[in-house]
Amino acid sequence: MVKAVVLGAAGGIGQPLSLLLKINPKVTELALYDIVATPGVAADLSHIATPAKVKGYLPKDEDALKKTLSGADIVVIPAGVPRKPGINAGICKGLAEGIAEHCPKAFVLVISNPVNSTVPIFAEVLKKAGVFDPKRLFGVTTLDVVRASTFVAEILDDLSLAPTVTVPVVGGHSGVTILPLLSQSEPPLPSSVSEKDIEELTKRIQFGGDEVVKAKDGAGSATLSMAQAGYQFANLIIEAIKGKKGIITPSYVNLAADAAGGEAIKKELGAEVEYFSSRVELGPNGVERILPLGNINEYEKGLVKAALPELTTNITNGVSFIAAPKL
Ligand SMILES: NC(=O)c1ccc[n+]([C@@H]2O[C@H](COP(=O)([O-])OP(=O)(O)OC[C@H]3O[C@@H](n4cnc5c(N)ncnc54)[C@H](O)[C@@H]3O)[C@@H](O)[C@H]2O)c1
Ligand SMILES: O=C(O)C[C@H](O)C(=O)O
Repeated sequence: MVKAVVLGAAGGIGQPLSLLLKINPKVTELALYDIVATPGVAADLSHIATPAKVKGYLPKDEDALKKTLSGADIVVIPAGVPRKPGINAGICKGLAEGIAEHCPKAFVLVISNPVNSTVPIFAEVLKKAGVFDPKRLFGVTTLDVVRASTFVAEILDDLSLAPTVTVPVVGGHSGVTILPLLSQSEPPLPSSVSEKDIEELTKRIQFGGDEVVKAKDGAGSATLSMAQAGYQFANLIIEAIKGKKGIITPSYVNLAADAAGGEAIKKELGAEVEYFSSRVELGPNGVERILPLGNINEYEKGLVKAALPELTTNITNGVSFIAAPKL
């Protein structure tokens, strides 16, 4: 039995993400919450012949958040507005308060941007309520990982490799804080790929979001690829809850989730950051291990150095939004 919740379920990401969760036979209950349209989305999805019982809630329903969140195993949050950090901070605060009250043990997967700041916002609200478990809070950075796999496969001139190419993408989820460790690509990039090509590829992964925003020409940011990426990560969490071992994937977490692993990363970074996206091993209680960056080359060391000031500011903004609400 798995109860999955989508907060922001009527949006550009929320609808296809809810569809993918409805199709997953392990999901037995799917609760959809948004400020608009969830009854229609839920009615529509409920006709799909899969086990999940689907319900949609709106704030005008009595106890909507309570009904949505009670008993949730996993809560995925694509609520908010693309590229509006201040608005999203307030939205995330309210939703985090609901989670703290109604499902403090759930796995919380934050998609709402800016992830570097919204994850600390969730953590601070959960801390205030005395229910924060760093092993259960995740910033979803999977779209960066998915993009890296696809773009490397394009460079290898064989898109059929895209599902199996792995590139650890670490750091955060915005611009220069996104750190694709292309030296660790599997399969490795061929020696014909020049340093300039690697720099261009790195920039393309870091600013992949801009590519989509520009192509959509005013109609928002990545939604379909994000729904797939968000689902991919949610499904790994569901598999971990169900007891599958050895699942390793990058996610933006509070480094206290694994004290030893977190300290090791800080040592590699030479910085006291509280949050960082690194490869994490998942288990039935969430983060089991935070893995080190491992061997990185001089170019990647430079990327890490360039990322840290922005990442640190983003984290401070999130933390201080709860202390003094402005972002
Ligand atoms: N983590 C990532 O990699 C990634 C990728 C793409 C987009 N995003 C972010 O995801 C968020 C959603 O993007 P989108 O394209 O789906 O936007 P969207 O505007 O299409 O959908 C957002 C939905 O959130 C709903 N919403 C607003 N306030 C709410 C509240 N208080 N409670 C519940 N729902 C609420 C809206 O009604 C809307 O349906 C944005 O912040 C965007 O920047 C993150
Ligand atoms: O770039 C955005 O605004 C959306 C998202 O973070 C993305 O990476 O596509």
